Amino acid sequence: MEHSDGMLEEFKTFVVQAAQPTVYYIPDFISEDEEAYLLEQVYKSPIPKWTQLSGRRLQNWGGLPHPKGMLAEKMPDWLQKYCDRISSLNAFSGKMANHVLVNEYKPGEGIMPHVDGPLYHPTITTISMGSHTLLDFYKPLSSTQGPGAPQTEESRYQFSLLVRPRSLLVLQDHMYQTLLHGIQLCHQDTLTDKVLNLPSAAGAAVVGDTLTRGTRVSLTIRHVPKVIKTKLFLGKK
Ligand SMILES: O=C(O)CCC(=O)C(=O)O
Ligand SMILES: [Fe+2]
Repeated sequence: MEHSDGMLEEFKTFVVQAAQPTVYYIPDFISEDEEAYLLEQVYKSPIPKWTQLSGRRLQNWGGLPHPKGMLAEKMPDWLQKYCDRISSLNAFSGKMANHVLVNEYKPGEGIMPHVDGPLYHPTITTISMGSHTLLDFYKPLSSTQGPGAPQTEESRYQFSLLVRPRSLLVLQDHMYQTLLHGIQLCHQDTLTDKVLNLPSAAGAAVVGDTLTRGTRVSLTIRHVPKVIKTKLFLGKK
């Protein structure tokens, strides 16, 4: 497997060693003031900017990724600042983040296990706001061993990461390419020994504790390699 260039040396201390390569979990990456300001900007966006999906709603910024290339749209300043900050950590092997997905999850909402796929440089960076969540990781279907082996979500489940508000999570390599990630549609999360970034994320919480979810807003900041500047080159679909 091809390994990414890697984050700046000083971030090596944030690697979650118990997980598969590579996870960085950085608590308090943004301040409470930054969190409040970002949430204000998210909720100031015009209603049509939101797309309602089952289990969450989202805003797409920077353009719509497409196999033929993303028609780039100007990133607003309040998001550009974080694209720049995260790119400067060398999260995208020297490339610049140019795409942000804002996801909003009310308590009880979530996202089905999935991989982010080939339209992105294989690094996911996520700033969380408002509430914690538990991000769960699963083996892909095809790698389940043996004939007649169970293919249930439960049997494919590997481990979880506790993601606190104001943290930055970076997923690369095997964590991006192979494992699926998802968020259960539930109101509460019970910490188990499968939550691999304790105690760095847990604060005073310990295994066995139950955390109640509030509304979480996440910024998923990525680099889309294939960009086109004008519609002229799009051709027929
Ligand atoms: O909200 C998150 O942290 C995950 C979002 C996600 O997986 C996605 O938008 O592809
Ligand atoms: Fe994803």
